Formats: sequence, structure tokens, C-alpha cells
Amino acid sequence: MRTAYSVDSVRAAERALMARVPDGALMQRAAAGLAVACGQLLGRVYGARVVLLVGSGDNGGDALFAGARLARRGAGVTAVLLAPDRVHGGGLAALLRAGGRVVDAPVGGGADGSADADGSAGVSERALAALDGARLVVDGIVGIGGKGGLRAPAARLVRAAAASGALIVSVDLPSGVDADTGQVRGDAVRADATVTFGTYKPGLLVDPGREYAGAVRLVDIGLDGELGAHDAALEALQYADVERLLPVPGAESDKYRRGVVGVVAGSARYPGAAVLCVAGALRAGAGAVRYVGPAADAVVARFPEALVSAGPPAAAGRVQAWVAGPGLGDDDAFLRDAVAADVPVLIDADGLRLVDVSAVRGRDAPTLLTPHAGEAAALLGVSREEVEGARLESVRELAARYSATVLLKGSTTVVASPGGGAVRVNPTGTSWLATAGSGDVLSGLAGSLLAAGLGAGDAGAVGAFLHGLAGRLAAEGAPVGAQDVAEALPLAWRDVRGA
Ligand SMILES: NC(=O)C1=CN([C@@H]2O[C@H](COP(=O)(O)OP(=O)(O)OC[C@H]3O[C@@H](n4cnc5c(N)ncnc54)[C@H](OP(=O)(O)O)[C@@H]3O)[C@@H](O)[C@H]2O)[C@@H](O)CC1
Ligand SMILES: [K+]
Repeated sequence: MRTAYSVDSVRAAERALMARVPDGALMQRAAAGLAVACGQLLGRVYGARVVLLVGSGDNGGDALFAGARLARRGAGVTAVLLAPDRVHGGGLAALLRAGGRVVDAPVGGGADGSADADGSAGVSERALAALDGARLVVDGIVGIGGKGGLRAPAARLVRAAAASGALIVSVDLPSGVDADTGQVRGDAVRADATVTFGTYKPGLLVDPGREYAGAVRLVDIGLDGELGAHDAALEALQYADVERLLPVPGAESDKYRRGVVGVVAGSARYPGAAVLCVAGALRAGAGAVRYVGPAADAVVARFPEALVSAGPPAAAGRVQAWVAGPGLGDDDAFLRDAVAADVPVLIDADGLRLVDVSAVRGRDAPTLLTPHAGEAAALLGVSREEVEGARLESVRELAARYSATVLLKGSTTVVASPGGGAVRVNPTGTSWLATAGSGDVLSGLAGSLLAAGLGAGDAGAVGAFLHGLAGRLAAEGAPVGAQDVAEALPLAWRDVRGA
């Protein structure tokens, strides 16, 4: 399991550890790991031109100490100081001892400027000139102490760094990205790589922050033992976690023991949604799929193994979980039946628009809601952009409002439980999955996992993992349709099981 901790937890763990190690030891560990990563990216350190963008906090200190190490290996290192009067003293001294150069960013060496008429944002020509011809820029402007988007002088330098064509490595996290949420307000660094210390920060694993971070490398600075006393803010299942959770049939299994999933989906207008939902459900662990609704002919024509009926759900026979909503149109009668059943229910697509909040809150058995950003926005009464910019906050808020597990689909799929706790973030997503009907496959898949006995959080996280993996395997760099994704699900299972 990959975990990420909040800034408050990191700070507390850091305090506890600092009480037991010599002064400055953590920064030295961080800087050593950072310098190694920079060296690997550069290939040849000797003679390379490196520019450090140095802010006023310890993030800048890390950059300066790492710069000193690179300078000792023969790199030409220039530190651009954003706040020369508040720079990390020890780091600056180390860089100068190693032969590094220093340039003040503010014109005249004063404090931070603000945007001005000539667009220089108070940044000196010498600071901008330092970036010309750099091979590597180290972003030590701000780390977990950052507030809001970058201030104007920092933003000006970051734009110049991007235009220079140099590789950009962010220290701890890209400056301008909120460490706890991944939100980006205004300007932020777009890094090729980020070297983070002690633990992942949530903002490195969730979009939009994740996209700004590039390839993320974690450097161990000894925080693990101390972090154990805190709850993780985020968890990302890895292959081995998913493998443990997959419902693999045993010798005594029959279709009922494996679980039967019921599907309430499709309409005369949207029969395809029913077919795709069943396609996902058939390849996910349940022993049988019952389809209930007006698209029964289309479903059975494509999947003779599906048990179909015209409805209602209450008369369909035994099921261990329902999936309700894809392609339903405006008819909510079968949806109500499914929501009233005393088994786990997954609600998706039209079902999310039609369902009553109090009916969901009143359920005893687990409920899993699977909105995309647009649907989540409608449920929360905000814009789609607000949901996309604040995925963690949005998914937690929906889980609390509906007393349900919520899987928010999108560039980073996240799953929150009604009782709070760590949000699950899916590491396998791919933009090839942004295709019509792909969500219907996911709802069938995750519902089938519910029927097979997984809890709602696990069904959502494992479903998203397999779905992402299937999308990647099906796509291999070319566009795919939702059916291709469903058909690649067995490949994803085999990949996870190492079979
Ligand atoms: N935790 C650990 O275990 C370890 C942590 N380590 C390192 O320490 C880092 C945290 O250091 P930190 O606490 O000094 O804060 P940091 O991120 O440098 O920022 C604070 C400064 O930034 C400024 N500033 C704020 N917002 C800004 C903006 N939008 N745009 C521009 N500037 C802005 C703010 O200025 P002010 O608001 O005061 O004017 C303040 O001076 C951490 O990320 C890691 O790299 C490692 O050394 C090893 C162990
Ligand atoms: K940074």
C-alpha cells in the first residue's frame, strides 16, 4: 500500500524525530537524496549548469545543500534567491564553500516585489539571465509551508525556467501545489520530477497536483516510525494489495457462493448501457449476473449467460448486490426497488440524478455511489471545475452527505468512506478511459465485486484499479471503446495475479 500523510502529520512526525537526531540531520538526509536524484537525471554532473530557485524556508535550504553537493561534483551551480534577507543561512554558506554562485532575484536586492507594468514582477535581469542555458533547475521555492499559488516574482522565474528548456526538479512538491489537496491556485511549477521526503503528500497523488509533479521519487529520511502514530490521509492500492482482495473461487464455490449481481440499467433509448454494465459485471468475480429491465433482449443477444427478466427487481430472484442507474433515462421505479433492497447497492449515472438522498442515508446495507465530476458537481450544487480542482474535498463531502462510500471518477479516481479515514486513490488511471460507456463497465465491475463479498471501499478501489489496468492493456497507446475495456478485464486479472 502506498500512503500519503497530511502536512500536520508530517510536521508532528518531524518534531518527534528531530528530538532524537542531531540538529540539521533531516535536512542533510533530504539534500543527499535530492542531490543523488538530480545527478541521475543529469547523467553527467561534471560541467552541468544547475540553477537553484531558492525561497525563504527550509525547502530552499534543501535546494542549497543539494546544490552544494552537486557543485562539489563539478556542476556549475547558481542559486537565485527570492528573499535574500531570509535565506537559509547554513545552506547558503555550504553552497558558497562548494564554489556555487549567488544571484538576488529582487531588483536592488530588496524583499518580494509584486506584478508591475513591465512584466518583470520585480525580478532582476541577472536572475533571469542565470536560467539561460541551464540544464537543470531545482525548484526550492516553497514546500509544505506554501500557501496559495506562487507569488508574482516566483511565478516570473518559473515561467522563465519553463521557457529555458531545462529539466525541472521540484523539492518535496511542486511550488504552488497545495500539499494536502493537490489544488493549484494560480501559477505553479510543472516539474519533470519531484523528490519528496519521508512520505508522499496527498497533493502528489491527486490531480491537478499529480500532473504538475512529474515522476515522483520518495527519499527515506527516517520518518516512517513516527508516522505510524498518525492516520494516513490517502492510500493507493498496489498490485499485491489488489491480488489479496480479488475474489478467487475455491473448490467448494458455486454460482451462489461466488455471489449474484443484479443489474438495473438501460432503457428503450439506451440499451447499450445495459449491455456494457453486464459486460463489466460478468468479468469481475460474481458467479452470475441477473439483468432486470427493458434491454433484456439486447443483453441476452450479446451475453447468453446473463439471467434476464423484464422486472421488477423484487421478483428477479436472489441477488447479493445491485447495480442501478446506467442508461435508465427518467424511469426511477426499478431504481427505488434496488435501493430499498437489504443488500449492497451501487448507484451510477442516471441513478445518481434520480435517487433520493434520504433513501440512501436510510439504508442499512452498504451503498457505493460512482459519479464523474459532472455528476458530483450536480449533487453538490457546484461547478464541474470546482470538483475537478478539489477532488478530495468533493469526494469526502459527498460521502458525508449521503452516508455512503463514494467513488469519484476522473483523471485521478478517488474513493471515500462515509466514516472518514484515508481516501483511496487509484494509481492505474489512464486518459484512454475517457470514452463513452466506460463508466457503465466500471459500475458493473465494481457491483460484481460487491456481490462477491468485498466491502464498498474495497469494491470501489479494486474496481477502479482493474478498470484502469484493463484500459491501459486494451489501449496500448491507441483509442479504445468501452467494450474493448470490458474485454481486457481478464487480462487485468491475470496481470494482477501474475498468471
Ligand atoms: N518535514 C520534514 O520532515 C522535513 C522538511 N524539509 C523541508 O522543509 C520544507 C518545509 O519548510 P518550511 O516549513 O520552512 O516551509 P517552506 O515550504 O519552505 O515554505 C515556507 C516559506 O515559503 C514562503 N511562501 C509561502 N507561500 C508562498 C507562495 N505561495 N509563494 C512564494 N513563497 C511562499 C513563506 O514566506 P512567508 O509567507 O513567510 O513570507 C515561507 O518563508 C519541506 O517542504 C521540505 O522541503 C526537509 O528539510 C527535511 C525534513
Ligand atoms: K518546491
